[in-house]
Amino acid sequence: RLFSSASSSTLTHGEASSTHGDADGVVEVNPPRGTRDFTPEDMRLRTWLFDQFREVSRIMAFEEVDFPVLESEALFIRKAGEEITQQLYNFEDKGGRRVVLRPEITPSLARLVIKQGKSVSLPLKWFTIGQCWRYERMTRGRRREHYQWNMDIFGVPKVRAEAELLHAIVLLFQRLGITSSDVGIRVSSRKVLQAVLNMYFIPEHLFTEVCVIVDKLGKITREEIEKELISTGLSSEAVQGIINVLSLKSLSKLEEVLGSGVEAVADLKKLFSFAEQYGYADWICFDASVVRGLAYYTGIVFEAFDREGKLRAICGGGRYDRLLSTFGSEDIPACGFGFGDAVIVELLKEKGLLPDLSRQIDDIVFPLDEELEGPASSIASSLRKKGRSVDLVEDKRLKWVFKHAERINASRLILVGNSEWERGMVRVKILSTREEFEVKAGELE
Ligand SMILES: Nc1ccc(Br)nc1
Repeated sequence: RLFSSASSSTLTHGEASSTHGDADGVVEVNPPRGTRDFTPEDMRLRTWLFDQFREVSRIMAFEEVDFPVLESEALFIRKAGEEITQQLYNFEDKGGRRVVLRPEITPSLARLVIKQGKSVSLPLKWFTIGQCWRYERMTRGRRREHYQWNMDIFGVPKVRAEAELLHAIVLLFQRLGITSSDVGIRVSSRKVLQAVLNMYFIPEHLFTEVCVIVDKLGKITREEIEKELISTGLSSEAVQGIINVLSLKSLSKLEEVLGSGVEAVADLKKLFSFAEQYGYADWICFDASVVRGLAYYTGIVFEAFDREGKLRAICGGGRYDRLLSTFGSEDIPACGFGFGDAVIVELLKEKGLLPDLSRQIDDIVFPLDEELEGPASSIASSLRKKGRSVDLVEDKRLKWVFKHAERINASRLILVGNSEWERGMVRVKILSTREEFEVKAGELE
């Protein structure tokens, strides 16, 4: 054990031991600031949640991919002032390379699609579950890492792709027991904002910056938003126009303001009619204030929220048709979403939907005498070869073993005792029925 000897060593105070303990003898046992350990109980919940992510991905016919958590910093340098790029967990490695612990997954996906080039046939439907990082001043005490399930479709230019992604999200919520009265998904399109900027003849290069600012709607005051928009050079008339359109919650009103035949309205109408066909229309609603905070979105954007309004966005995503060209490659139409592992667990707790995930072991094998440890091992070995989970217990009193069997929900207790073993037998106790009988050791199933 790393630090027990340090605390029990005979060091004079202040003299660090040969192990990793410090002057007080014990190494810092907490993980780095903003990060988490996962105890076995934590891990059972995380594994259960990730299994739901994987099962939905399988049902949606997505293929799993993975990437290094460490990426080149260049993949994430963007000029639009997004929070995510201002909190890069970046550093220089021993080779002098600028690297980051990735803050998101999408740029890695884009990198791999570019790398695969012509060897992949479109459309691509890929998913991954990966840890993402940010370096935030701990003043806000927020976490610096989380796990994110990402689903992305490359090569489908039409809103059918977004409809597929929304279906995946709805399927996930349904698997967790969450209903459309618990959660909604706000849907809009960045083309709404594009159309408004065009109405005020605002130059194209301001589009991304304006998106990042208006994404703060609901997070900072309207006055602050107006101030930031003015500071980009927008007229106060344009600022009012933007804020008025973004407060719209009805597609028909949007059509009145933007005029019919606007691409944004056509896309959204199509998406909502798809939603009817999929049967998840009651989960989604149009809300022009949704722009999402990532610079590279170009079309439909969406985010899931708890209808009680207590939590941050549960997941979010959108279309990003021009990300690949920012990496110097030919563009491929793409859309995707990220679904974090934190808010969803808060929601499940709120709704009393956390599953009961206690341990379950098939067999406990316990030698009643020390000289029977050998036979007990061979019994454990043959049961494990048959795929049974076996906890081989030794150096314990029988009373402890029964308690332990309850704690780990063992199905059977297999006792190896002298009198039985002499006759080639072992004693089996079925813990649910208290039934007890002898079995030939070689015939144990
Ligand atoms: N992008 C990002 C990374 C890590 C956490 Br925690 N939240 C957001």
